[in-house]
Amino acid sequence: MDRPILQVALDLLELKRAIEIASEAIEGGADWIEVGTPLIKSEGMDAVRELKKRYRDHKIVADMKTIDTGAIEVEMAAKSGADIVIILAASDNSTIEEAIRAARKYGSEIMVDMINVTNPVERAKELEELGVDYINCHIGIDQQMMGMDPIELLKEIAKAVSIPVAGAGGLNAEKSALCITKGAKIVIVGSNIVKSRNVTESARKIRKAIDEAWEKGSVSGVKKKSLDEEIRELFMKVSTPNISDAMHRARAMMDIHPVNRGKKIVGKAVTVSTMDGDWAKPVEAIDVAGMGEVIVIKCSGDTTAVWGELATRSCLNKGIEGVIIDGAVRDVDDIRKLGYPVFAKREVPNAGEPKGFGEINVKIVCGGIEVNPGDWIVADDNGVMVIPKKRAYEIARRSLEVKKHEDRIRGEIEDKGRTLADIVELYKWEKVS
Ligand SMILES: O=C([C@H](O)CO)[C@H](O)[C@H](O)COP(=O)(O)O
Repeated sequence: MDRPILQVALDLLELKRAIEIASEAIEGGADWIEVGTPLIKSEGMDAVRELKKRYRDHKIVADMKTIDTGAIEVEMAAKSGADIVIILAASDNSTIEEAIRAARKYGSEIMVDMINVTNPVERAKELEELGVDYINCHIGIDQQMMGMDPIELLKEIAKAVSIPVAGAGGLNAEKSALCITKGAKIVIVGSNIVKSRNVTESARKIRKAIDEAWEKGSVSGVKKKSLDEEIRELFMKVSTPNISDAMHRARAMMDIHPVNRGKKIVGKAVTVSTMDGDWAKPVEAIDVAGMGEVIVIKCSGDTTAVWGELATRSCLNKGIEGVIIDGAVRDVDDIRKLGYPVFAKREVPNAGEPKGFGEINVKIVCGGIEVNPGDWIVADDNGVMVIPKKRAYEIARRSLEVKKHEDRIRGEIEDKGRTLADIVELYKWEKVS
């Protein structure tokens, strides 16, 4: 191989779109076209045939993810035009051997996908002995959402075998380049190309990054971020509707509205429980909260304000990200002038008194949703989402996938004049009853 291979994974459901996206990716420098598993499950071997017919100068890779009946599935894909068939490394050796025999018979090659294999380095060596052609160090999409990436595994496997190794699993330009420096000859990219608004540009960017890494043997300027920084950055890129979709519509607060429209906040919760009109604990929480955190207040009622202008000014001094109140707020005209993000249930003129009932940093139910200290809060004009701290990274990643998917569809509506129902083949995917 005289330059690294960029394999674009068409993980889509609709063949018509896959064909278009393949052309755009090729224009950006993609070498091999992978008929992704979702596309194979949705359209069958026709997807392999159609893509082969159109892109004869490019290798067509069928991601069959075969786990049994190696010969039958490889024969099926090879006869439909697949140059390379992907089977699972976790298969029994008898399946691998049958797959290799069928591939040899029909002039195809075998790539094995290492997803979820225990002892992957040992298994990779064994698979090389059995005669597979490529090893794919793959971290699956659900695993990526939990923070895994293929780079370290790839480095170990590339050292252990001499057949070409591919890296796959959430690769962007930076991670693709890293894969090359760790010994990958092939990078497999799905989402970061096929869900992109400008497929050609995204493919071109990855092409450039891997070619440079290949020539130089190193990648410069990769900065490691803390987990919280990464989570915040991810949530800043998405909307509360994206997060709601990623969470299967759960955990949106009810009846809490922005006092200032057009403000988005992202931060970890400092929780407050108080009585209707008792503003002692809400105001004390300003001294407890740190920069970038969100004060989340549950009041026992909403007739008397627990928050106003002076508390808001104090938050501004401390760099507190915003305030959510399941209760009443006042001085909304001043809060609007200050441009500070406050979300509340009700606006009233009368304040209560600082009696000091309630607690700071305890479990509360705010806007109908349980909030624990340290849970992530994202709020914008659509509403307020609560993301449990244990799932914050996963949900942030899944929300970004939702956004990417929508960006691509938005592009097809705006640039190609299509309708949503046409793009996603809505009628075909209605639930059969
Ligand atoms: O194999 C894949 C996955 O299991 C879905 O079928 C993807 O093609 C592979 O992970 C590459 O896609 P991204 O991770 O989105 O880059």
